[in-house]
Amino acid sequence: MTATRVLVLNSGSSSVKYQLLDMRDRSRLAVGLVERIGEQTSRLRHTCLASGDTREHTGPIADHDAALKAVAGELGRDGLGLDSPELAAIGHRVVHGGMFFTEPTVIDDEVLAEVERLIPVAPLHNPANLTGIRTARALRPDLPQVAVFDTAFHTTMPEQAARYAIDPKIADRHRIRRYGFHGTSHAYVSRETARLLGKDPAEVNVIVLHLGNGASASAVRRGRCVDTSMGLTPLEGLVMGTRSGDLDPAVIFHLARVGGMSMDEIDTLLNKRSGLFGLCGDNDMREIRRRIDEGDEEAALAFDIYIHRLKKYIGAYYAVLGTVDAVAFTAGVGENAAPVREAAIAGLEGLGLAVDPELNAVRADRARLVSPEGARVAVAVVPTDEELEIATQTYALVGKNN
Ligand SMILES: Nc1ncnc2c1ncn2[C@@H]1O[C@H](COP(=O)(O)OP(=O)(O)O)[C@@H](O)[C@H]1O
Ligand SMILES: CC(=O)OP(=O)(O)O
Ligand SMILES: [Mg+2]
Repeated sequence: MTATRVLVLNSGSSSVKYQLLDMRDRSRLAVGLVERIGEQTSRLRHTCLASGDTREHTGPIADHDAALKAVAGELGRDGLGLDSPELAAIGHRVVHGGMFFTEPTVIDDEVLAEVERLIPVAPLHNPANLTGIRTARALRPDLPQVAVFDTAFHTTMPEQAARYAIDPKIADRHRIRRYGFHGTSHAYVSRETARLLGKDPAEVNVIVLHLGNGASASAVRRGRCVDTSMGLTPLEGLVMGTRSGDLDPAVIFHLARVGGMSMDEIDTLLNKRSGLFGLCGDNDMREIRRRIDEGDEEAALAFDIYIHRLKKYIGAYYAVLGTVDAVAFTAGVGENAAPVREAAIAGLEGLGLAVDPELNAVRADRARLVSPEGARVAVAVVPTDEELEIATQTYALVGKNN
């Protein structure tokens, strides 16, 4: 029997998203999500596509190791367990790959050591990715495990975009540069946007706005990333669910010297207690919109700050690219929040950008245009599929090695 299935694990700081795919037709056999790992109210939601069954469990799941074992158990109940001979590989999202991993990579001890070494620059993400890999390896030591890095797509950025304006000797010694993240999504969405326009990715320039809990923008010229908003870590750039994004670095000195905060306290403040959550106490855009509809001024200001930053990046990447064929909105907020798309594009008619209110209000799971017919620059909603992209890259690599 040929092994044609790939299990994809996308381990986040407090969640694991997973999919089991059959790569013959890229169909999904099972999908699921474990949320709120480490809390008393963890939740596992598992769907088997063949039977259409969805099972949900709530109750404490202590860590990513326990989460993955629970996922393996659910897959087993559907006859899709990790012991299946049809499983060809496990593909893992790894957030920080530093400078060296420019391509999907079969995981060995050396790769693991490098991912571990990068923990200080991805403290919310790489530890979870590592646990996922170690647990999966323990469950199926014979199977190829492949790492697909968030940073890989951004390694094409030119030096003027990737370097900070600091002494290069100091930067190089500490490997400080702009790496960028969400690359798997930016790669997939920029390609899908070209497809939506009926063009080859090598013919179009696209600004991709990946707006989830973490959020980043990228400028993609003819299929290659030339700039992105996240930097050394996933803290730079856009206003996010709980992260501040850009600020004057002197804010940190000020908080330390005048505010008396420790570096760890400042780190937690900027990564976990800032962004939309820090501004108004909510990080879910649905809740923020509900509050705005009820006249809540704090939520309205948080929304305005979020949009102002987003608009600045659209303008900046327009300038970086020179000509733009499309602006693509993706991820949880980008795909679902019509008011965010409308507000971010409002007033940009001079750049050839506009949103048609009726098209923008349509709810659908497919890639679609929301700009008026005949617009100079397309505005699109393009659902991301990091799991499918990871599976495709994993299977291509394992197939090549066989
Ligand atoms: N219908 C919706 N309207 C507005 N925002 C939504 C909607 N559905 C999801 N979101 C937003 O999407 C976010 C999660 O996006 P997602 O891409 O899944 O993030 P992550 O992968 O970082 O967990 C939620 O925090 C929520 O704000
Ligand atoms: C890199 C990053 O921010 O990822 P996420 O959006 O999954 O938190
Ligand atoms: Mg995400």
